[in-house]
Amino acid sequence: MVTSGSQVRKSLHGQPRPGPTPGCPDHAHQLPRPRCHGDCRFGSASRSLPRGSGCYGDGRAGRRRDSFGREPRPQRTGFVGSRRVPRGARCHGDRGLDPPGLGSARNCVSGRRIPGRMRSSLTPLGPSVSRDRVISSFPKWYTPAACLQLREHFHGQVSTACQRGNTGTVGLRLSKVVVVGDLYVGKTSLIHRFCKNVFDHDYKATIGVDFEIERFEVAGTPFSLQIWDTAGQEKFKCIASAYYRGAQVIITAFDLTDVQTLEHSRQWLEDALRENEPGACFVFLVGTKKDLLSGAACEQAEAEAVRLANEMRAEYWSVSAKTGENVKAFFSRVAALAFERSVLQDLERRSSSLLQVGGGDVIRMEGRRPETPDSRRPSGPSCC
Ligand SMILES: Nc1nc2c(ncn2[C@@H]2O[C@H](COP(=O)(O)OP(=O)(O)OP(=O)(O)O)[C@@H](O)[C@H]2O)c(=O)[nH]1
Repeated sequence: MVTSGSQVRKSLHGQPRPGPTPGCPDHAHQLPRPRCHGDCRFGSASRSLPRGSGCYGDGRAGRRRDSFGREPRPQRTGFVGSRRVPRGARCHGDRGLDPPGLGSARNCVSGRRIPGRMRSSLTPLGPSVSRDRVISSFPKWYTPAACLQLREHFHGQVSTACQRGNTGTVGLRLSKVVVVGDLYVGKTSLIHRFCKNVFDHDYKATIGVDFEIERFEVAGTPFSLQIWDTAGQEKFKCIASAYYRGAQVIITAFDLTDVQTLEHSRQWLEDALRENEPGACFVFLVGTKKDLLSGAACEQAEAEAVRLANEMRAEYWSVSAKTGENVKAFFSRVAALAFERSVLQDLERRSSSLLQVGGGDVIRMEGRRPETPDSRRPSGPSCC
C-alpha cells in the first residue's frame, strides 16, 4: 500500500496539494528534471541525481533565482510519497512504489541516463565536501563491548586502492542506509541533526519514507550515503518496508528512556533483514535522547542495549539529536564501514571479472582474493 501524491501531500494548512509525488514512477512523465546548480551536494553537472530529487545545494552557496529574482522555495532532499504531518494525519494511499534505485540515476543536466561504461570512467568533479564530512582515519566505535570492528585503521587493501585512486565506481555510487524503529523514538530528529544540523521539539509523524543524501570524502575518495527515514507508526509500516531492500546499513533506533522501544528493536531488525541478502548489511543499534538520561539510569539502559546489540550482531551507539552528542561520530562510523565494504566488494568484483575468460571458463586464482567484511565476519553472536 502506497500513498498517491495528491492524497498525501498536503499544504501546511491541511489542504490537498495537486501535483505529482516526486519519485513516483506513475507520475514519471510529469516530474521536473532533477535540478543541480553546481553548488549542490552532488557537485557538478556530471553527477547522478536520483529522479525527483530537486537539489538546491546545502544552502551554503548562492542559490539560483527565478526570473522574478526570487529565491527558490526550500525543497525536501528526497521526498518519496511521504510527508511529515501533524499527529493524527491519515494516509489513504494504496499503490506500490519501487524505491528509486541506482537504475534511475540520471545526469542532472541532460536528464539522460549515463551509460555504464562512461559512468565508471567519470571522475567526480565539483566542490569538495565540507570539512566535517572528510574522514581520513578510521572512526572509532562507541563501545568495544558492542562493535562491528575493533580495527582503528582502514583495511590494507582499501588504503592501497585509495592511494592509487583504484576505487572503481565507489565514488559514484550511493550506499543505502535505512533507519527503522518505533514511532517517536527520534529517527527523523537524528537524521535532521546530522544532515541539516537542526532540532525540532515538535513531533510530526513521518508518513511512509523520506531520504537525505550526504556526501563524504573517505580516505580521499568521494562517497555518498542515501539515508532513508521510515515511519514508525504501524499503519505506515507496509509503505516503509517497501524501501528496506538493497540496504547496506540498517540502523535500528530506540528511545533510551523507553525500554519497550528497545524490546521492539529485534522485530524491526528482522523485518528489515528479511528484505535483504543475508550478511549484506551492517547493523547498528542506536539509543536516542541521551540528554534525558544520566548517571546510573543511563548506564543501566546502555548495558541492556549492549546485551541486545550483541544478540543482534549490531554495533551500539548512544546519541542525542537535541545536543548533537555523538551524532557526527556515529554517521562517520557508518560511512567509513559502508565505504570500506563497497571498496572491497568493488575490488572483488573486478578481480573476478578479470578471471572470467571467454566461454565462461574461470582461471584458477593464484593469489588471495580480496577479503570482504562478510568473509571475515565470525559466525558467533559477537563480531568484535
Ligand atoms: N530530548 C530529546 N528529544 C528528542 C530527541 N530526539 C527526538 N526528540 C523528540 O522526540 C519526538 C519524536 O522525534 P521524531 O524524530 O519525530 O521521531 P520519529 O522516530 O521520527 O517518529 P516517527 O516519524 O513517527 O517514526 C520529537 O518531539 C523530538 O523533538 C533527543 O535527542 N532528545
